[in-house]
Amino acid sequence: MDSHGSSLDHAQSQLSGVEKVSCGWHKPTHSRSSSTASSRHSRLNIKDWEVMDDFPVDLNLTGENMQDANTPGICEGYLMKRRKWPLKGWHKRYFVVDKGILRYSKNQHDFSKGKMHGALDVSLAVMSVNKKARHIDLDAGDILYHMKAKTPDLYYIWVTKLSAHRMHKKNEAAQVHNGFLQALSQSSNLSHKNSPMQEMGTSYVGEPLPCVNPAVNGKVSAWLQTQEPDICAQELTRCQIELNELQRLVQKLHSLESGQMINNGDLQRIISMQNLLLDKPKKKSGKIWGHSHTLSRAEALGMLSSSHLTSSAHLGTSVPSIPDYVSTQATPPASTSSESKKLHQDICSMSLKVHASLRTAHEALAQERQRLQDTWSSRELHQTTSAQINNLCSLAESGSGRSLSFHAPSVADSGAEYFDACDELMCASSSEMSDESGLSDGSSNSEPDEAHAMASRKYRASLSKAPAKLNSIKNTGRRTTLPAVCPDNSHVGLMTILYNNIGKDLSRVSMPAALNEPVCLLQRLCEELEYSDLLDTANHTDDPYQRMVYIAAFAISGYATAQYRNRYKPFNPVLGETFECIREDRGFRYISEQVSHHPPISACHAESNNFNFWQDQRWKNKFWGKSLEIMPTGMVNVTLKNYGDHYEWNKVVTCIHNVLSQQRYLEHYGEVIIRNLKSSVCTCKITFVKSRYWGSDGSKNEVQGQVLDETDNIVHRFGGFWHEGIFCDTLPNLQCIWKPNPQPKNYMTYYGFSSFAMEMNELTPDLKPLLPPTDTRLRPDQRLLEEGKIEETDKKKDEVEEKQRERRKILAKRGEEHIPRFFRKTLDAAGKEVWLYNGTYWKIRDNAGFVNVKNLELW
Ligand SMILES: CC(C)CCC[C@@H](C)[C@H]1CC[C@H]2[C@@H]3CC=C4C[C@@H](O)CC[C@]4(C)[C@H]3CC[C@]12C
Repeated sequence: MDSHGSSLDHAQSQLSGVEKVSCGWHKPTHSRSSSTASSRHSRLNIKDWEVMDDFPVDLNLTGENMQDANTPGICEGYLMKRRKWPLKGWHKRYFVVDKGILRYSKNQHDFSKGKMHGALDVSLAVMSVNKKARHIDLDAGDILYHMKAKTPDLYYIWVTKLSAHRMHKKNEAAQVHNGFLQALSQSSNLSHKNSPMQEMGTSYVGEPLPCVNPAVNGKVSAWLQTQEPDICAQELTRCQIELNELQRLVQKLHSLESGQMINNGDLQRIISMQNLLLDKPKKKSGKIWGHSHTLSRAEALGMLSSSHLTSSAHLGTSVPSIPDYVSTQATPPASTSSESKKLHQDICSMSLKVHASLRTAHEALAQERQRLQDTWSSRELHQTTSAQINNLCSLAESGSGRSLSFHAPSVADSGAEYFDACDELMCASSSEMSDESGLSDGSSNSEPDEAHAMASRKYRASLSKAPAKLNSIKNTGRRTTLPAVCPDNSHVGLMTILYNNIGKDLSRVSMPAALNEPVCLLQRLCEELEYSDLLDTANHTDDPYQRMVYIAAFAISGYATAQYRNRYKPFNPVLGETFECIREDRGFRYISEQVSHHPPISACHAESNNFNFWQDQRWKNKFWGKSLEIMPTGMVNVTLKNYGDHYEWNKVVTCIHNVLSQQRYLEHYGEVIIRNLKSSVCTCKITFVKSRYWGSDGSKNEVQGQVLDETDNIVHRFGGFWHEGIFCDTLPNLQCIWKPNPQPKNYMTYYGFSSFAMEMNELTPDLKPLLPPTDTRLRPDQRLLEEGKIEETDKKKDEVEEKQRERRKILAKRGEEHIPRFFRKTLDAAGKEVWLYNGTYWKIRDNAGFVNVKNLELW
């Protein structure tokens, strides 16, 4: 992962801190990497940033003395918070950190009413601070907060408090882990001294693992390190947010003094929720409200959305069919202030119990999951079942009333952002840096945009009915699978690599081949042409607006493959490496070349009777501690032969969430603007919608777009999902514009490749003599990986990389610069540096052939 290596250096700096014993904060061994910091804090000095070290975990704390061990107090007050992407600037928000959870509201009043804008578990976040600018950043993977204190004193207080909460919560988590490991060790008589965690020199739990069966121990420790802190704790955070909602509703209930109208359905829901939430009946002495059922119900009432509660009629009369005891218990008495006070107290104490039981449930689930993890031996089972489990989870969540407080993320989310944005505007002047980050900060208080939600449901339903294109099933005469299945790299874990390379510049650390897939970035860019038929269609569509719809669908289709491709990374091409792809069946030929090494730039060009396609891509990376954002800077270009159109568009941000763990997933977000440089008749705007919560919603990967005329009127509207397809409901006949091809059989055992990707690196005997020796297909390490020879790949990869370094040294000695062979650097109309195909590749190939010309020797 050369290109991302420097970013990962940042993670290393936190990790190195695990070994240190400290209770304050100090400069990490390595400061924030320049690639990260320079782009992220463009106007702030990188050197002023510090990554807060992870705190040592003291395992001598037992359950009891844990309580005594200075549970940090609540800290609350106003801080400036950077506004959510895409808005710029800062606004004042009221923050409270309590028991390791940082929550915020618009103001203190909202907070006291339980009206939360967001919450984050500080123990799971990477915390970076800038004393000079009084900035505090918390990155929890999915959620990212940028905060700023008004005064140095406030800054000091917050940093200290947040740190204390982080440490305390981590201690708590470590205790659970430790207890679990101890339980495991007790159940095993086998002794094993060198557990993987010990070998790493540091262990998450701070002391050597107990003696356990080595296989189990290895799996457990790897899992505890890489997975549990992410997902389970995210779940816990969600529970916490739900409890906020509960609290808010409880308060509302409380304020409803004497009368409420609750209908039959509500009561049933209350009862079933009571069953779901409280496994054991709670003992409670009591008068009218002291009955255990009543208390449970009171708690469950809090889970109802406010729309279920009105203050008009009396319950008793509206629910004649409900069993008497329920009815009587639920009928609010004429309230006296002491009674309502009592009710309030009961509700509060019950809320605490709900919290405790959810917490216990979570711990039990975590352990259960561990057992499952151990028994999962088949990779395929693992992969396919994860998706199913996600679905089940979302069903279970909605069944248990979660949906009451969590709206399915959709464009409604942007509504949340505007909600957040329209008050207390403090942007412009106070804006110190632009918020380029597309990361959501997890607010959940927006009302769903029902119209939008309906539209996306409609798109999805229409898409599911649309048949897949036939050409995907057509026999191309090419291979349909790879020679060997992909290696299991779940054990590799970037964490381990980071541990083993503390102190080194990670961009120079060669990553194990098991992390690679047998295609390189030049081939990965070619994969963007999988749905080139959309360009063919565009070239035969007279209406310019409709034409634009097809171009837009093509721009979106290039992202589809990402759905299954987050476990492996493509090879980084060496400087001068090339890749050609001739597809008679699709009517195009493609050539690409690695034209620069620092920064890495891949240029490509494809031509057909219908279109030309070219782009040069380079990326900026931002590493946020848990997630890595890839920001492509080059433009994509397409010209259509029949109409002389020249379309140009930008690419969106791709974010690898949870990059260090097996819970990694990709998300694309941002806006794409497609312009036709030859005509201003229409433009197109596509929004890749950010998802708010991982795995629990149906609107993940959502895309929406509009084709606009010269005066910005919407001519066409389309939407869908970048992994499922695009539907346009403004074309003469409602139409599915594009749908991804079905994945080949057993694709998960073949790197998640599509059929098109499987074909990418195929080397047939008749093709071999026609290729230049620089073609990726001839790259030996990649070939070895494709054949499943992982150890040999590692060795060969080192050799290829070493050879590249030597070539560079020789050039530097001679004072020469590498000159790309098939692309030339030039400036576009906007004065930006671009790489254009120089026409020589196909000339040589079609005439003299590469055997008759001088070629670079790359490996
Ligand atoms: C540690 C490893 C195994 C994590 C996996 C990293 C993978 C998911 C990363 C590494 C390089 C990344 C690619 C780099 C560049 C681009 C071009 C951009 O226009 C679209 C996204 C795309 C195609 C990225 C997709 C995600 C990617 C393939």
